[in-house]
Amino acid sequence: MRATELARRLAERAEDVVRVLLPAGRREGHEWRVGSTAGEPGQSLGVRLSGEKNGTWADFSTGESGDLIGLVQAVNRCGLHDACTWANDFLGIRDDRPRVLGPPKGYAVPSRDGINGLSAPHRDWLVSVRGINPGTIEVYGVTSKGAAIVFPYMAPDGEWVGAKFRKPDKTMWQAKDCRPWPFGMPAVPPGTRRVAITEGELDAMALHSFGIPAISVPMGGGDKRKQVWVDQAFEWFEPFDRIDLVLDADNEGEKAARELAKRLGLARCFVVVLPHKDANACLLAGMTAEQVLACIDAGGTLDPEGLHAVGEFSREVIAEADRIDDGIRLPWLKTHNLLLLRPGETSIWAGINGHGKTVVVNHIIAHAAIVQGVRCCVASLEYRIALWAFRMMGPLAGTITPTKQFMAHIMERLEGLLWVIEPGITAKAERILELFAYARARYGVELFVIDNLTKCGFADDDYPGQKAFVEKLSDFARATGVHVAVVAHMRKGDNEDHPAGKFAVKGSGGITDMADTVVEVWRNKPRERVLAQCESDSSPVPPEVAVQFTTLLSVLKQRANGIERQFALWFDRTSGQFMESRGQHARPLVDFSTTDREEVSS
Ligand SMILES: Nc1ncnc2c1ncn2[C@@H]1O[C@H](COP(=O)(O)OP(=O)(O)OP(=O)(O)O)[C@@H](O)[C@H]1O
Repeated sequence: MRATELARRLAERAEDVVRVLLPAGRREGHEWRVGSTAGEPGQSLGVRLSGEKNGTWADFSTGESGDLIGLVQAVNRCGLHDACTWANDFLGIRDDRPRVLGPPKGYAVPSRDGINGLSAPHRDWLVSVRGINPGTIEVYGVTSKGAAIVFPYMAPDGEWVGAKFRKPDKTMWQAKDCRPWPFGMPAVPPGTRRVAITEGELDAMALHSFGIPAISVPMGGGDKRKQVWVDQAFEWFEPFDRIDLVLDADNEGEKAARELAKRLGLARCFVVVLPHKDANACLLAGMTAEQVLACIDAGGTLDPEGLHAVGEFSREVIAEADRIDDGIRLPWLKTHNLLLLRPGETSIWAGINGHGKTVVVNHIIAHAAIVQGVRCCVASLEYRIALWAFRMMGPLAGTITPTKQFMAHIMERLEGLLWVIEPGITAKAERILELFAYARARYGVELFVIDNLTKCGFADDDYPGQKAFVEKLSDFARATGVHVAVVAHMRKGDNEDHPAGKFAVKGSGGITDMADTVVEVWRNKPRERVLAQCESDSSPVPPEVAVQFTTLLSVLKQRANGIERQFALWFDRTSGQFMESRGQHARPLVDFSTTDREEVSS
């Protein structure tokens, strides 16, 4: 766990921490008072035990201050890593990650034979040609072996783990069979919680010359195997809050940044872009430490796909102000602008068995395709394709008995407007999604209809399966900007004499939550009963019943505009169309002139 996170956890138990760490102190109000980090009784050092600044401390005589991990470091006189280990033990946090304890077997320790300090020409090359600060050279322990400069790869305590050799002409080699390890650990001060990683030893030393703690990867840029060394040194990286990836601005540098961030934790890695090729080039170009630090502070995060800062959508958000609520219209004028089949959305068309869901939806499809030119794709799973298409003739022709010529003409008109799918017997739901995706990509279909949900290969009571499918359909609609309309069944309840409501949609909890719009199709059965009775006893139909609608569309949910209205319709058996007012006559949606008749019959 990172140091700052651990400090936060310690702060939750600040009083317990100071009682263990500084037992000679005592509580005074909201603070723990003690003489100094040496732990003697006194007043100079105060640790906040409650409130917003809980866990922070300051020693007024030395000016030191910080959080509880810093206090552990100061009191125990230890580095960050040991302070974090202390905190983990104190908090009882177990770390299950397998550790590499001590130098793992099988790695060689680099030989120091023939290494006798840094030669004058090498020092001169590093300082004069590469601009490295002489103090930095000491910290990194750079030395010479014959004609080669030696960059020792050390553990924090200065122990050699590996070594790289370089002649000023850029010939390079590494000590054989050593443990993969980064360069420059001793250059990182024990208290720091931030470190930079560069792509070469001289770049790490260049950053250090600017006063920025830096280490270098051992095997250059690139991904995968080039960065496996992180596993060896992971423990050392653990407490750092922030890791600045100051890599080369090329393909290999980018690959390395992604790989390192993945291995070290995306959330704490920042990718730095420098104005010159690398850190050493910045040093040689005369940049100031402030300028370089500003570049490093401006490093970008490697956010995982799918996470966005809302500001990225600024233009789209403002454009929403001009967006007109639009979508595919239903055949009835009174519904226009109140109930739409919007792109990117899913609607559920629910009703009790036999209440006219299919005929309503067929009329909607016919109108969308022919009147609005919307490309539609239908999974009509209750009928053979030919029978379903034959039933579509009614609303399209305005009569359920069109001539064969008229039918042939309609079929021609539907070319490029209507597709049907036959999903087969097994894995129907998956197949439907595949075929929909293809129809969208290949033919630009805008309206997809499933009639009905229970025929998509689910068991009657497999509501979780149905819900998951509706969720996939919603994702598909949203991702592709199409509208998906799904016909679903409703529970009947005591009788069919009134609309059943949203909660009667089978599996409603999940399915209606997923959908943007839910419409109930209800057939006026009480009216039909009165008409049948009047017919059988030859009595006049009561006028108030005669004028009643035959079908009611109840909008039970509409996420986009919140409008939940009811629309009365009159079913016309002779066409399969629904009229929007009583006494209105069906009309063909497809025109069929005498000329058309001749063309079709010839
Ligand atoms: N308002 C109405 N008046 C008279 N007949 C109607 C009315 N609405 C639908 N019908 C007829 O009822 C029958 C059943 O309609 P439809 O198949 O569309 O119902 P459904 O709700 O889809 O049924 P299911 O749930 O069984 O699939 C059809 O013959 C249709 O013409």
